Amino acid sequence: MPWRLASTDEDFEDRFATLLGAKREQAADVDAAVRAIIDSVRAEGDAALLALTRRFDQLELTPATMRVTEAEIEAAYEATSPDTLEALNLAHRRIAAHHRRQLPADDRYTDAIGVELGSRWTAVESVGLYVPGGSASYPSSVLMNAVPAKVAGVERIAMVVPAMRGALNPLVLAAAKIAGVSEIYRIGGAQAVAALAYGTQTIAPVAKIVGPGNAFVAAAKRQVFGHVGIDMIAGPSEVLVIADGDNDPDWIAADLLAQAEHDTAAQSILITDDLAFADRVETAVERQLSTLSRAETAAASWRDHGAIIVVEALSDAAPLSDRIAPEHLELAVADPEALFATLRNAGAVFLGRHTPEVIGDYVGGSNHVLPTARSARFSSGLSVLDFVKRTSVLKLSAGQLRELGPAAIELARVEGLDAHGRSVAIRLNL
Ligand SMILES: NC(=O)c1ccc[n+]([C@@H]2O[C@H](COP(=O)([O-])OP(=O)(O)OC[C@H]3O[C@@H](n4cnc5c(N)ncnc54)[C@H](O)[C@@H]3O)[C@@H](O)[C@H]2O)c1
Ligand SMILES: N[C@H](CO)Cc1c[nH]c[nH+]1
Ligand SMILES: [Zn+2]
Repeated sequence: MPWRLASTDEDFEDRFATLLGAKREQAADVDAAVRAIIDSVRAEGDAALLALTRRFDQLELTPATMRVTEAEIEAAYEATSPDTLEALNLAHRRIAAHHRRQLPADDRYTDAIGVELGSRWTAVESVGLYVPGGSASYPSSVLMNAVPAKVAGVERIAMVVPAMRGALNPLVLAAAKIAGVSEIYRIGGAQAVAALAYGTQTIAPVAKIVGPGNAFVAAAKRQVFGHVGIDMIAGPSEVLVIADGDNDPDWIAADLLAQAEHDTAAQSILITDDLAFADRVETAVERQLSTLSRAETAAASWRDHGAIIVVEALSDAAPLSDRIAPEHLELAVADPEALFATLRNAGAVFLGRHTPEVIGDYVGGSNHVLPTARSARFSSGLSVLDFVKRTSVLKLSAGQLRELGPAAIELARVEGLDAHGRSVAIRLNL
């Protein structure tokens, strides 16, 4: 049974706060386990990476077999059916078109006293793409990670993807070929993140690691942050659907299950102003569950983390949604734009009854690597901006230095930084 809450309940605030604070990962202490994994990869490089891959992925590798060969990539691409290739290519085109619009422009201008100022954008030199592969495989995530990196002009793109018991979905490799990624390692989890961050004898370190993954991957990214850059925390999937009673309960149930089937730690929430509709959706979820190939995963997610919240009016849903800050937010209501205007925190919003979140997973064009675990309060989905950085530029003439210098000297004096003051004064013969 999912959580059932009604905003009119006396204990609503307490139960809503408990729902928000509930930990969704299973392992008792993911952070401690991940710390040990990262430490061992840092200390022992390839040897640790291979041992951890044997332990967690049941895969025996050597330094020579860790990297996927060109021939394997080629063979995977050749074996892909024309229909699948067409779908991947359509997704690729739409994702590329959308992400090209995100390229920021350099800026250079001269201010009122003639000082030249500006910003110049350059691509991050090397990035690591994490493509999940534990319990499902994600060719679509290859495109979502790689396309913005390519659009930004990243020179070296290294991709990691776990191959559980040696199985690597050929479509992941086909998608990599379409996206132009050829440095691929069949490793995953926290050990892959550590290898990308610190390097091993076989894998050169990268400057930034991006991509979604399970709780271990998310914790590893948090822990290596600072040594390398990361995009954001894109952990177990989430959806919040705000729906009025005029929806088909089966449609909404399907949307809730589309996230639940990702992971037992995924979370699907419905907020509605119609109690009878809420009951119909709950029944529809139970009915559809048994038809899914990943029924066990979806059922566990729905039972442990799913929630149905009944509010008095749809406008009451907005502040609750902002507190949840969901990865995905569907607005299946008569006037989605009006409701959207009142909302602040969500990784991605899907407007109207005909925009299921799943379109955004695959072919909408926007990115499906999105902030989870309430981090949409302060971060955004993956974009071209994650693969570039900005350098500010200043250029002064002697006259402008004379004009601005004395104030800089004064500020250096009050900060007690003599060398700072001298660096300016010496040029002004002071
Ligand atoms: N937020 C997003 O943008 C987004 C996009 C796609 C997928 N996802 C999420 O990505 C996740 C994919 O998870 P997954 O598990 O299928 O693949 P994964 O690749 O993230 O994780 C698999 C790895 O986890 C490690 N692992 C598993 N159990 C472990 C343990 N007990 N101790 C240490 N390491 C362990 C293994 O090393 C394995 O290689 C799901 O939660 C899904 O919801 C999120
Ligand atoms: N819904 C996932 C993001 O949370 C992305 C995905 C990939 N494939 C299917 N779905
Ligand atoms: Zn999905």
